[in-house]
Amino acid sequence: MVISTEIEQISLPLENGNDFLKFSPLGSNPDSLDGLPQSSELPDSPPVSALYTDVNVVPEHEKNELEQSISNLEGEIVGLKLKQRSLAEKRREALNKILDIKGCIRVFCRVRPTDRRRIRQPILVESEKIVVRSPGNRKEFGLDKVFSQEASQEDVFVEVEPILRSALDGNNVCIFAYGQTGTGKTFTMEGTNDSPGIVPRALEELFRQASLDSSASFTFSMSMLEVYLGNLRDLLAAKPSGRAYQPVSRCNLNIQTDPKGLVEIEGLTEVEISNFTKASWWYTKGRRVRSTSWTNVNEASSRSHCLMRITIFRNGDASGCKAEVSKLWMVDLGGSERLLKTGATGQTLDEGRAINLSLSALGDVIAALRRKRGHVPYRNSKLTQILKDSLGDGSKVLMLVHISQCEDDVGETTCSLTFAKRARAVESTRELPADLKKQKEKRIAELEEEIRRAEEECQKVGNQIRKVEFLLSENKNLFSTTYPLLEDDGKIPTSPKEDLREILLTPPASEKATKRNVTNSLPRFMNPTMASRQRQSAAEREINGRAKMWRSGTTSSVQISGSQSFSYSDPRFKALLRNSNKKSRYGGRNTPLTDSTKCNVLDSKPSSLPRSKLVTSSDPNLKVTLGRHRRRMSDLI
Ligand SMILES: Nc1ncnc2c1ncn2[C@@H]1O[C@H](COP(=O)(O)OP(=O)(O)OP(=O)(O)O)[C@@H](O)[C@H]1O
Repeated sequence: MVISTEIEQISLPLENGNDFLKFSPLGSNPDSLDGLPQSSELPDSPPVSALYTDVNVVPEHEKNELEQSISNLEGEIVGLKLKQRSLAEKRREALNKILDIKGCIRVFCRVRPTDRRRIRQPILVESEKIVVRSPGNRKEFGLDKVFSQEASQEDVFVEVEPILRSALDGNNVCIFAYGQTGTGKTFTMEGTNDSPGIVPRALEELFRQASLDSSASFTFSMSMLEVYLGNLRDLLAAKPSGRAYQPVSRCNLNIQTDPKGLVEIEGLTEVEISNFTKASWWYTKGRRVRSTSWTNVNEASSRSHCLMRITIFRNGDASGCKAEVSKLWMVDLGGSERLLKTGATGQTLDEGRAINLSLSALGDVIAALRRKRGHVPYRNSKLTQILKDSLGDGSKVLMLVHISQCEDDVGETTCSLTFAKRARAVESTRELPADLKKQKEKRIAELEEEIRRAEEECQKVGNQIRKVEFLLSENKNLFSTTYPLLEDDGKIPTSPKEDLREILLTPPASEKATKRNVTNSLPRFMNPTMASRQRQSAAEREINGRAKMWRSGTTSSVQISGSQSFSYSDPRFKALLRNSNKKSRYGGRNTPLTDSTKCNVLDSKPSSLPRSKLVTSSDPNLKVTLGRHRRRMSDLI
């Protein structure tokens, strides 16, 4: 004797609470309850497979093979991910070594183009050197890189790129533009629509590199502020009410340093940026609020230091990859200026003075770092307080000094380059003999090659992972469509009689009451006979045994497990859902009842196949129809 029991309909109520979405198995007759066993007819201990007549019984060894193949593929993925992580680590170490060899503070110089015809050439530009000539004077300044007036935004950005990678690798990075007013700091950092500068390019590059790095996942957030007249102004603060962005001036933010030395600005707006478009949107908003005004030297002179912070969260994962947070600062400093030359008066004069003061504080900090003194005067200005954890040990700094090539500006140019020289000298071993320099260059080339190879290998491993993941999902699908699901707890009932006995012994508490209510409301002649009652109770008990039902809060659930005829893997069950989708309307909208919206798959072991089907509804009136006996969930619990 074999037992075959099916849930023949699952119904979900529509919005009006009266109608139901019915899921009937294709080709089944809901009225037929023939073949259900009486409990007395149960065999002593038949094999489990004998419980179900309507499934193909697949040989055990094939199942084992498939299981083995799934577990092999899972193992392969773990191995490949470990390999990928070690390659990423190798690349990261090589990049760090390069940056260490090149120096943690790098100084580039960009010369602003000029249309003015020059009688004399006060400035001579070489690839790593600038010579400033004035009557009776000649000064040479060594730099890491010099961009002549012909250099494009792209040329500059190519040199900045490696330091961005270092920020993604978990280092604090600070890129700042320094120089005399009107020499092109804002042009280099912001750029124009046709010729975007470092900030927009860096934002794009960060998202691009993060998407390529399959060894880690990243999230980014952005803040923007300006140091204006010695105070901090939040550039992204918006009015709390309303949906449209309305900037508000939020000043006097406090700077806090935690015991680990990490700097935080209290109350500073931090927006999550999930993609480049969102990041650009916020950046444009922040830029618009920045303080600028007209001076003799620059029509739209920045009257503050504008600081943009990207916080990079490198998310940890279960395979042991640690979570890390790093900061990338991109700073457009206010221009150093000779107040007489700019013709500044009143407010503009005060702004110029404030800018000069904080720039000189920045110079002092850099000088102290150079001398490796115990005390570094970070507290002398808001600018240096904010950048404290991104200027000192372990962080990477890139200073872009901007100079003019006009004869009139030779004084300022010399000042700017002297500032750059001080910064550059923080790394004491700069001016090296030629052979040492060659050795360094050779080592850098080797490390660059190492990075290239690691990246290439990483890419290959990433592709391999994707292939194996695809194979794994195919195998899992095959498994779930070929084999029946087990009980949620993974236990195979050893004896169906035992299984059913438990159900017989513990009928749902409210079941009797419900039955009483139902029968009392029916005319006498419609009351079920003894025989039909027996059939009905066997069916209901069977369904209660195969499908667990419960209610938690306002959610009713039916979990169908262990019943092959309605297991998740059963193609008929899927067909049944598909079938119902065509005609279903749920919640008054044309929302089909799909696997993902209404049916969750309980997966007790993440690596194994789904074990049972769970149908939930926030409506306590979720009904399960068994044959012609529609049961209200709340009655069955
Ligand atoms: N490399 C360049 N190529 C083309 N135009 C440039 C370049 N550098 C600067 N400019 C132009 O020079 C003008 C002044 O530049 P910018 O405002 O960037 O100077 P700044 O150093 O930021 O000045 P401030 O310190 O007063 O804010 C702008 O019109 C800018 O477009």
